[in-house]
Amino acid sequence: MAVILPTAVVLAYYHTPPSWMIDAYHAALPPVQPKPPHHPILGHLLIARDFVNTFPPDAHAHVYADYIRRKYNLGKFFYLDFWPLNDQFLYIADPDIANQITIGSSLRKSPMVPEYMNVLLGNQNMVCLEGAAWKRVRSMFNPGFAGGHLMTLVPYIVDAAVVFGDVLREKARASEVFEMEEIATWLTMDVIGKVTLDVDLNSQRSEHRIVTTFRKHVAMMPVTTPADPFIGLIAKYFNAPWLWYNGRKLDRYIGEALDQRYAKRSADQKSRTSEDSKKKIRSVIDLALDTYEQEIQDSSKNHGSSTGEGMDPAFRSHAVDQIKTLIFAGHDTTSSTIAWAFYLLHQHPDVHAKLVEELDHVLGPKTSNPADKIRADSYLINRLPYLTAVVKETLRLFPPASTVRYGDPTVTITDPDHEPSQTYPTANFHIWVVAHAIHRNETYFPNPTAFIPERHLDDNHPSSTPFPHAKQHKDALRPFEKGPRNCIGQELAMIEVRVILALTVREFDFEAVYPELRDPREVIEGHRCYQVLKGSAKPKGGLPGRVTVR
Ligand code: HEM
Repeated sequence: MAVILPTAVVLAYYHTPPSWMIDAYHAALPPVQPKPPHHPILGHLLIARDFVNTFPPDAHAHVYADYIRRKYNLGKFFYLDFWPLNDQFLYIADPDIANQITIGSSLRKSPMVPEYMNVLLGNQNMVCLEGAAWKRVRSMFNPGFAGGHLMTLVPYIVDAAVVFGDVLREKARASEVFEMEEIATWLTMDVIGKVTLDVDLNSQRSEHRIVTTFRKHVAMMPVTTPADPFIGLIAKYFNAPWLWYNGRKLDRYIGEALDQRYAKRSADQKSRTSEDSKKKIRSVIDLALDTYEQEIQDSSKNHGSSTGEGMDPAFRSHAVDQIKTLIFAGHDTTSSTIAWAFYLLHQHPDVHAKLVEELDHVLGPKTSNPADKIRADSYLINRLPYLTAVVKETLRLFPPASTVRYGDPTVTITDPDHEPSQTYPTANFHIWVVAHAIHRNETYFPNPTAFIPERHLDDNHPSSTPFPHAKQHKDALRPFEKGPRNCIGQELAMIEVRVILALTVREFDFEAVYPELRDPREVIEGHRCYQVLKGSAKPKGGLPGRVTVR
């Protein structure tokens, strides 16, 4: 590749390619519009060069979409062609068009998604399954993420948040620079371990083998961006044997935790009265196991076979992949959101002050044990609209994830605002519904790069939106995506982030501390903590900084 690319560049600049070559190229690539200026041979590779000059090499590729859209005045969606280094893409920057892909048709995931996720989470992970196999697993896990059930788990989140407060207090006392993202990761690991498996990982205070092995696995995953395609390729082949070995270890540890949970459940079921079972807080895996056991009972009734003892090995390996998926999806994204919220609150003391005022009003003074109040009444967390707006605005500016689908010859997109109506193809394109770009679409979010939580408040809130004339769209904010493949854990994430912030932001102030700036590209939209791809979109350098007690 290192030879092919420069040769192609030289040929393209200094020679007119033979017409048969141009014809063959155009036959392979449909002449789609809208798109930025396209070179007859190099397609959009010259634009990739522009990314390299503009952004740091480790920037998450979703930052390119908004940049291209603005630079070439492209509107709601556009095509990009990275042949021969990568495939062709359709980028979406508008909620109406996005809905056609994820709600109207709910196209299958792009092959790029399983290529990455299957190595990380196993071949049966919920994110990548399709059709009936996905439906079965989603309905098995849905009860664990239902709103009413999640409210019963709030005391677990409060426990983890209290330990997080202790950790922050120690960091403040030591006045040391630490990575906010890292300590938020241990926190969200503790929450997800308890919520999904009913296991005390206690990773904020000590090492746990599941957590250490998991983090190692994420760190070894190869990462490729258009600005830096080769590093990822090298890592892919070099790390493969270590990933395989680490993956087997991880499966063993999670499998053992699952077996313990299954054995404990069976013992409890024998000794428990129905009154006990009503009182017990149940983890997500407990509810999934209920569905599994019901399926086994139904099938044994139908086929007259015995239910047997222990878990069916096929189900067990399937369940291990789902637990890995929930641990991964459930901690990585949430920890970044907590870290960015602290960062943004420090940058905006006026917002911080309003938030403190709301918390004082609803939870009482910070010295009045708000943790116990939330434990006693989980629904208090729903009475904090300004806090909810702060979290939404954090997710708007720094969305940790988005979806990439694959086009289909039977599916086209249309722009509802365009007269006469015109259709655009999706076949053979990876379709990236870029939450980051949709969240910067000024039609719905005027002054899009500014942190303004008020834009998410409804009209009867005292500090209602400063943009009353902006177009409203219920799906313009989509950090969790929309449609049947939306995030199963979105309510958990929103509850978790709000509980943690409610219990800490009144006591602590976090200021980012980055080393001296050497490369001007390393500031995106004014932020040193720009997003890099590490499993999901994470703050650069783990968001280093110092915490002080307010
Ligand atoms: C701030 C936190 C979170 C964000 C921004 C987020 C975002 C997303 C997004 C954008 C998707 C769609 C991915 C795709 O189509 O490829 C997704 C899917 C998913 N998320 Fe989340 N997520 C968060 C927290 C969680 C939590 C707490 C859990 C579980 C404990 C979770 C579990 C999942 C699962 C299992 C899927 C796949 C669902 C399916 O395909 O049916 N997420 N998430």
